[in-house]
Amino acid sequence: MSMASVLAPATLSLARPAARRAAVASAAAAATLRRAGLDAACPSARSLGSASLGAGADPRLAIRVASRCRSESAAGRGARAAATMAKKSVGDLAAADLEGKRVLLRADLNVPLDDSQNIADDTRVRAAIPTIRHLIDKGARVILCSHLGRPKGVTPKFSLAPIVPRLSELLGMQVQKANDVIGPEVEKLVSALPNGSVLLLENVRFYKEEEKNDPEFAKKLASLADLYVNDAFGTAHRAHASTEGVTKFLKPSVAGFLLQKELDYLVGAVSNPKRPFAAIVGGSKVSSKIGVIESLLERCDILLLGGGMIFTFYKAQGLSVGASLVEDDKLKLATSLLAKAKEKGVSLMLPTDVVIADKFAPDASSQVVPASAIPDGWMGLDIGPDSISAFSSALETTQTVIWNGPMGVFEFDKFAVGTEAIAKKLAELSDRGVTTIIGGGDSVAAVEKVGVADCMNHISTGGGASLELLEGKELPGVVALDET
Ligand SMILES: Nc1ncnc2c1ncn2[C@@H]1O[C@H](COP(=O)(O)OP(=O)(O)OP(=O)(O)O)[C@@H](O)[C@H]1O
Ligand SMILES: O=C(O)[C@H](O)COP(=O)(O)O
Repeated sequence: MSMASVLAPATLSLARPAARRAAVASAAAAATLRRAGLDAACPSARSLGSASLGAGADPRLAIRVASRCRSESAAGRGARAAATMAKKSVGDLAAADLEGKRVLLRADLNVPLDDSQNIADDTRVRAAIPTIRHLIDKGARVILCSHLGRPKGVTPKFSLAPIVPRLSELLGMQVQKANDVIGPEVEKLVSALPNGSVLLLENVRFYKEEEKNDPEFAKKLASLADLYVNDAFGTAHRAHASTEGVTKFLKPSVAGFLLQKELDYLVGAVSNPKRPFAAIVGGSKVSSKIGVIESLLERCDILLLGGGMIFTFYKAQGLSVGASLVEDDKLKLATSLLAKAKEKGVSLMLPTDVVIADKFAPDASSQVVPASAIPDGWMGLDIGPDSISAFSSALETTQTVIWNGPMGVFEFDKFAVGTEAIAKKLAELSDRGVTTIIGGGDSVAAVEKVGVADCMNHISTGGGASLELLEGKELPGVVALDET
């Protein structure tokens, strides 16, 4: 345990207003766009990232999902999550099941667009390709469907039209686009769709019935197709018409390769890890990570905490945290999580030093101080060099590492050092055979910013979905699929 001294409790707290969050988010997007020199950072890239996943084939995943489920259930842990796992895959379908068949394929093409409607990060489009290509190669007629953003009714700026050029480029064929999701025009386009081609439907959320999981809407959508493939991992935690409702009207309803790979890693590798197994949890608030921390405490050997949440733990231990982000209503929770780690024999490490700033800004004045010496008015925005070194040494001992949430305000270069060091460490470990999993959200943006995304074994394409899986929750979009 890292914390030694106990000082008088502080009372200041720092909420992160929406505008500030928007500013850091756009800084992150800009940083992603600036990404350069990726491969140099990762000499022996494993090509196992979602972007480079071969059609259904992850050669190192010799153990099938179903068998993982059985061993997990036998161990008496994670039975609920395991129940979501033994799902039929598109790879299990014979050529005759697909040739000439109309396949409704739900993907998550919810990508960030810039002000000129250009794709700012095409990761999710690239991640959707293996399943689409497999279906094309088998002569299926692919009816591709996705949401984009959270539109209220038909909203042109949320059209899926900007996705078509990139999708066509990646597939090496022209993808057609419908201007609607259901209805006679779409039916006409589907009837004329040749074998081995793709029709992209308009944003499924242009219909309010989608998010309401309206059975009539689901039925109409399903009536376009003969069978259903769900590859939208990022939306699998939503029980919507296109992710859950349609499965009641289409048989078979199976998992796509991306969905399968996400489950393999986020449930399979986490519930049955090569040990020692370390979890790194960061991000802004402890309140949004309680479920994940509690769930990981049941499974991991080492838990490293960073990001804004550490100040709630410090304060719970009686330290002054200055103007750092603190959730005063979670102090007891922090104390109980520390106690739980002790009880479970998990080596929980908090940073011993922090980089503090005089304001929340990229050009703030900064200094490194021990975690026990944060002055009034200053806020911790990154982990310090001693912590980086201690965390790196702890990670040296591991065989499996999962990471969710940045170590600091990585959107500001000055406070990105801790996050970048952890990203580089994971890339190095990955190269040595350690299984490295990036559990979605901002940690993905962080490894992309550092240029080591391709080094990791798995980078999740789902933020909310991966968090829910790591919490041990069932995902409705997975539960609804056919069993193996
Ligand atoms: N010390 C800190 N003080 C304030 N904010 C911080 C601090 N450290 C990290 N953050 C912020 O936490 C945010 C990410 O937190 P979040 O909990 O959302 O992580 P995530 O789970 O990776 O992302 P997502 O919510 O997209 O899934 C980043 O924007 C980062 O700037
Ligand atoms: O970006 C995501 O997390 C998914 O596409 C789901 O989007 P939603 O949170 O709007 O349902």
